[in-house]
Amino acid sequence: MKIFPIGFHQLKTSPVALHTDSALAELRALSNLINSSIDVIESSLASRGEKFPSPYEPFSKETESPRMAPDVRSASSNVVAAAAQLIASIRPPTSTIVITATQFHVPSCLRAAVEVHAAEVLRDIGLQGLHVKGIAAPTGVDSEKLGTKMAKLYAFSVNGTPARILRLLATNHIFTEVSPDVFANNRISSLLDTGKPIEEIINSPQDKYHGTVGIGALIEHATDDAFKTSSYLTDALTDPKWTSSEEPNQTALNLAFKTDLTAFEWFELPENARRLRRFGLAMKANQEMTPQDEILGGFEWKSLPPGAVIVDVGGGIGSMCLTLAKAHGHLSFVLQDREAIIKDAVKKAKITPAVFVLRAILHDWSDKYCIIILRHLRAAAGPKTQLVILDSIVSYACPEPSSSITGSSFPPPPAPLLANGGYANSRGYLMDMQMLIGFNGSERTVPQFDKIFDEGGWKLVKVHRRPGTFSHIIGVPK
Ligand SMILES: C[S@@+](CC[C@H](N)C(=O)[O-])C[C@H]1O[C@@H](n2cnc3c(N)ncnc32)[C@H](O)[C@@H]1O
Repeated sequence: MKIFPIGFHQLKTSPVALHTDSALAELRALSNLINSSIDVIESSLASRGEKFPSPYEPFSKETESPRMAPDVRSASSNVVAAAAQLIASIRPPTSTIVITATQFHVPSCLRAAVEVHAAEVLRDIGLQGLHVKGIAAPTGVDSEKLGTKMAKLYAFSVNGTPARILRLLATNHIFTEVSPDVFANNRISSLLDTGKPIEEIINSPQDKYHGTVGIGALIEHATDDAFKTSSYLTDALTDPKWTSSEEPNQTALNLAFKTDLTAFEWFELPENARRLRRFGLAMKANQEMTPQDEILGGFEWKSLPPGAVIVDVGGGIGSMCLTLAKAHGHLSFVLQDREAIIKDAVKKAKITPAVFVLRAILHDWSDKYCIIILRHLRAAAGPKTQLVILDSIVSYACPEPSSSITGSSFPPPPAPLLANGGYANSRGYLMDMQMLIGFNGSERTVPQFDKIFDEGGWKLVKVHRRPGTFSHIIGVPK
């Protein structure tokens, strides 16, 4: 067996061993891992008398709960990582590279489906589906008026383009094409459904996501603002003036939208009012889609005394505070957002916080600005104030150097999966790109957090890692 060590000149850990003459054995190992993980899922569900959620039924929290059991979640992650690795190994590389390069059409079609409200139109249709003409012209409304309204709304309806858009999505398992040109919602597409009547959406499209969990808002934000921005990633990277910039207004977003403003300033322009609202709701959706134990676990909130003040820095529309308040009624909360100098905001309120919590904040900023933020918080902190950061912790895709920080290491996934859990944990890396393109921000490794904490006047004492989602990074004053 030939084993090629790679990158040994850079690594302090053991290099990845690349087994070049046992490709079939690796395929078999991946396939076995899928089978054994499904066995785990089956017996876990059987022990509780539960059913695995059907991919063809609309999403609901109740029917989704069997998938949320910790052993089912972990086995599911192994299946996802193994299946993606299996595809990468078994598919001709020419197909993989070309499909990857043109895969951007999928988010593009997703945005089109959301903006023509396809999931809402299909809501009550059921598994028999609706012809694409019907998707473009919902039943139950005067057809002439509908035709007029819908001709505007469904800009693609004339030549049947929605079918092509929906077909690409169906091929990616979002919607189902049940017979030629006839589509139905499936579990994934049903997530796009706001639950609102189609007429209400058409009459006030600006309110489409108001009062919803915000998943559609998140998808629109990602497939509109972020998608357009992402196409300028390389342009910003290769600009000699900007390539090493840590400034929040020298990013792909600045090139994409031809602005000198930072993303947050740009969102606040009057012409971006809908985008700003959508962004707030998108953050709410992040909260809704994250299992509660991932938000509430990782820090001993219940150990804080009654009345202890939690300052939610950059708390947005308050989703994190609300979740904490519901679970820990003994705590008090201060929501802070868009106060450039947090130190002054806290001083004005004469508060010594028990905890500063920052969820999805530090990742918006380069190290330079994180250190400024952390120093301001340190100046406003009392000697016992704790710092709780919720952000992704990213790992190398190979074995990591060991670290002395409590909680920083996690058990390796089963062989032959990548050391970081592979595709199952890809969300953190996608978020990292989102932060880079919009803010010159970053998701960070544990040593990177350690460095900015240290320079910001805090000591990183503990992390609670959750690969692929929010981890807790906890500090105390230095
Ligand atoms: C990614 S969002 C996260 C919102 C919230 N923490 C959550 O998890 O839902 C970032 C937030 O930082 C806020 N922000 C940006 N600049 C700020 C500043 N200078 N001071 C306070 N908040 C700021 C934005 O308005 C936005 O609400």
